[in-house]
Formats: sequence, structure tokens, C-alpha cells
Amino acid sequence: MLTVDLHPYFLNPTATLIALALSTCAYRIIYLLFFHPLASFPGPRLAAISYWWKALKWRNGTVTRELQEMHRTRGWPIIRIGPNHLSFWDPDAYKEIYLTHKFRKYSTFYDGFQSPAEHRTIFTIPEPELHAPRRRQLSALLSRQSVIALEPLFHEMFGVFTEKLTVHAKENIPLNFYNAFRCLTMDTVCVFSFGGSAGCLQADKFEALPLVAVDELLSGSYIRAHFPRIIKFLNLLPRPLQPSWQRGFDDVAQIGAVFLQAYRSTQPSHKYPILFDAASHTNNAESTLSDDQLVAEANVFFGAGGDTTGIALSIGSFYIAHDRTVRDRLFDELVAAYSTRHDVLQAGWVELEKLPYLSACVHESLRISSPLPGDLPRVVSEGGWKFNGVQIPEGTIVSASTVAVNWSEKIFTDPQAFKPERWLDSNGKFRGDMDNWLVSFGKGQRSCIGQTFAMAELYIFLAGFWRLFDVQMGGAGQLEVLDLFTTIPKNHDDMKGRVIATEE
Ligand code: HEM
Repeated sequence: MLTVDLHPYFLNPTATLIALALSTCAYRIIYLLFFHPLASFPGPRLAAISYWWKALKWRNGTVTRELQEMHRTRGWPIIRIGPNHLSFWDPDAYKEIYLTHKFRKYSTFYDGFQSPAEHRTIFTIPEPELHAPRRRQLSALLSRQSVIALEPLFHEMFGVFTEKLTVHAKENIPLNFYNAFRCLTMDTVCVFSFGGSAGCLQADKFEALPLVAVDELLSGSYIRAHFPRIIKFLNLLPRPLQPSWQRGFDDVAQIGAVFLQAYRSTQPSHKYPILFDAASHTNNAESTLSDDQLVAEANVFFGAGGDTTGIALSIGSFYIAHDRTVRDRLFDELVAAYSTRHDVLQAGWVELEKLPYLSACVHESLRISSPLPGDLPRVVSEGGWKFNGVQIPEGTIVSASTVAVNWSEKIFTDPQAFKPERWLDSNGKFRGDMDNWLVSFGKGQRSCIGQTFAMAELYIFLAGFWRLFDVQMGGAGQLEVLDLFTTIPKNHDDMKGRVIATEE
């Protein structure tokens, strides 16, 4: 009789399972490297087989810089940065991906930014047909007229900021401008979103706990955005065993609920409309947001609008402080328009927009800081996408960094230099046409809904600050930044300096 001697491995279920798992992995790696529809696109090998390449670069803050470097040194306009993800370093690709409305948001990535996790928001809803009504509902709050009605809020917050800076100037206390401006914008958007301040402006030397909490929370974004299964697993762990960024995310989810409860019980009356007033009282019952949705939206506004504007203000101010010609020209324009401290503290956005050099400084600050530099992923729709003769299969995740446009040599000469003059024509008038190529707020239907709010802040705060103060900073005026989803200075010491009051 024929007998077959089975190798002992086949009789051991554990060994069999391990062998199966290893061969499945090996098969997948070979498939992703050599047979996947994106196999012919260049990029790091690890990126072709897993999101870990991108995640690790994101953790170190170097992902955008590395993409820029690969593009510069190897000439790659399209880089494979994930098994099914292509990143484009090309201004035209940027416009096609974001402006033409062909591609929807990649939900796995955006779900990682939901707080509370079960509620999709204006920022995270991928379906255009669900997003459009939510956007219409909330955009009334952020129309130009509505933002002008918020000027008392901006003036109130800037008044507190100014008093504090005056004390720092008198006592010659050094300041971290990155933190100082973020405290100002975080408190401002917090009042708008929740009806109460986060208390950042009250913190000694602007070392505010909410800033630390937001930084901490962002430090885990690379896991939240790319590895949802890890997040599910972490959620099963007892809270003390979870990483601090995970706990931080859950804590932020609570902030909105606490504020809404306070709002409902006290019915505070503000001099200006806040998100809770307007978003909870619409005439149409169907479009009224539930409390949970309202809290989730308020959390998004706070998250999206707190850091970003402060980053543009502080990085712009860093460059203005280092270039005396820029600083003096801006100061002269502001003094001519606002001769007293009182005047500039009440300056309105519409009037400020008429100042060409201030406008140039605002736009150049937005361009050079690119506060959200990371790739914001979209999914190629049915039928695929042909870009510059290259066929991209449907279902591919595509993205392009705002830096690929804002720092493009094709569009801006000497793009790494801070030159407000590039925004002026030969008669010294502001060139509004160049706005087309400023993509800091994104473009298209999913661009920043808070753009008007942020622009009003940038004009009012930058004008007030540079009219009333001057800054002494060390160093050569070169700033190295990291991309941790938002832009952060690599070395916080670069952002330190002393503030000098120019008006008593
Ligand atoms: C300089 C400041 C700011 C910059 C650079 C900025 C940038 C951006 C960008 C690039 C997007 C698109 C995100 C994506 O494609 O996924 C975005 C979306 C968004 N931003 Fe801003 N933002 C700023 C300030 C603000 C402010 C002040 C608010 C709130 C008052 C805000 C609220 C939002 C919201 C809610 C979205 C989602 C919009 C949608 O998908 O319809 N942002 N922002």
C-alpha cells in the first residue's frame, strides 16, 4: 500500500498558519511591487508596499520636504507614496485634483480627523451630494457680511493680545511668536465656535495648555489618518494604556459638548453671531443640526481655524522682522493710514484691504507659510484620469501639496524668499489676479470655508501688530519648517524674539 510521509510542519497547525500568512504577505509584496497598476510609478520601495513610508516621514515632519526633494533631484512629477496613492508635484495637477470637482475626498483618511468619531462633518463628508447642503448651511455664517459683523470679536481679542504684548515690551520679556499668535487665533476661533475662550491669551508667556494639547493631538495624526485598525485596537484598551494623542483626541471631542451645555443653560448674548446661534436655529427643521452634529462641527471649526491662521501670522511676522526694508515700508503705510493707537485698534477689514503693501504682506505670509502643506487625498472617479498623457486608474488615491504650487518656480520667482513686492504691479497696486495661484486655502468646492474669517483676522491682526510693535529677533532670517499636517518651525528658538512698543 502507498503511504505518504507528511513533513512534521504540516501536522502542526500553528506552523501551517504561519507559513500561510508568510506566503500571503510575500505574494502581496510581489504583487504590489511588480504587478499592481501603479507599479510603474517611481517612489520609495517601502511606499509601494505600505503606508508606513509616508507615516514615518509624517511623524518626523519631513514628508513634504522629501517629496519636494525627489521632485527636484530626480525630476519625478508623480510619486507613488502609498500602495494605491500617487502624489503630484505639479501646479496644473493641483488644479485638476482640487478645482475640477471630479474627485471626492478619501474617507479613510478624513475619518481619522472626526471628533466625535461617529459624526461626519463638513470637513470629513466625502459625498458631494451630502456635503453641498451642509456647506450651504454653514457658509452663511462665513459670508463676507457675516465676517464683517464679527469685527468686534477680532478687536476684542486683539485688545487683550496688545495689552499683554505691551507688558512684555515694558519688561523686556522674550517671546515665542509662534505660540503668541497661535494663542490669539485659537482664542478667537474658540469664541466663534463655542461662545467661550480657550484661555490661551491668559497663559503666562503664551505657554498655553490648549496649544500643548493640540500639538500633542496632532502628533498621532499619521496613525489616525492611515491605520484605522490600530485606532480601533487602541480604543479597546483602558484609557491609561492609550497613547496620550489618542486620549487627547477624545478629550477634544468633549470640549464642544461642555461648551454647548453651558451655552444652552446660560443663553449668553454676544455682540456678534457665533456658530451655536446660527447653526442651531434655522427655519427649516430638516436642516437643523442635532446637538451631536453641532458639537462635531464646532470641533472642526476650532481645529481647522485655530492653529492655521496663527501659523501664517507668526511665520509672516518672522520674515517681516528680519527684513528692515519690508518692516519700514509696512510701518510707514500703516502710520499714514492710522495715526493713533486707537484708530488702528478699531480698523475694519474692508478699509485695511485698500492698503496695497499690507495686502502684499498678508498674501506673501500665506504663501510662504502654507499652513496646511500635507497631501489632502482624493479618489480618482469612474473612468480614470488622464493627466499629461499618463493614465491614472479609477480608484487611485491622488493628492498634491499646497507647497507644490505656493513654492513653484514656474509661478513665483525665487519662491523661498519672502518678497511682498511680488504681489504689487509697477504702480504699487495690489495684484488681485495672482490670487489664482495662491492655494493655501485649497481650491474648489472643498476649499476652506473659513477663508473670509482667516483673511479678516490676518488683515486686522497683522496691521495692528506691525503698527504698534516692532520685533528684535536673532538669527539670519532663514526658517526651516516641518510638516506635521500643519506647518511648524523646526526649531522653536528661531521664533523667539523681543517685542518693542512703537506707540505709547
Ligand atoms: C490661514 C488660515 C487657514 C488655512 C491656510 C486653511 C486651509 C484650509 C484648507 C487647505 C482646507 C481644505 C482641506 C481639504 O481639502 O481637506 C480647509 C478646509 C476647511 N477649513 Fe480652513 N484654513 C484656514 C483657516 C480656517 C478658519 C479660520 C476656519 C474656521 C473659522 C476654517 C475652517 C475650515 C473648514 C470647516 C474646512 C472644511 C471645508 C469643507 O470641506 O467644505 N479654516 N482649510
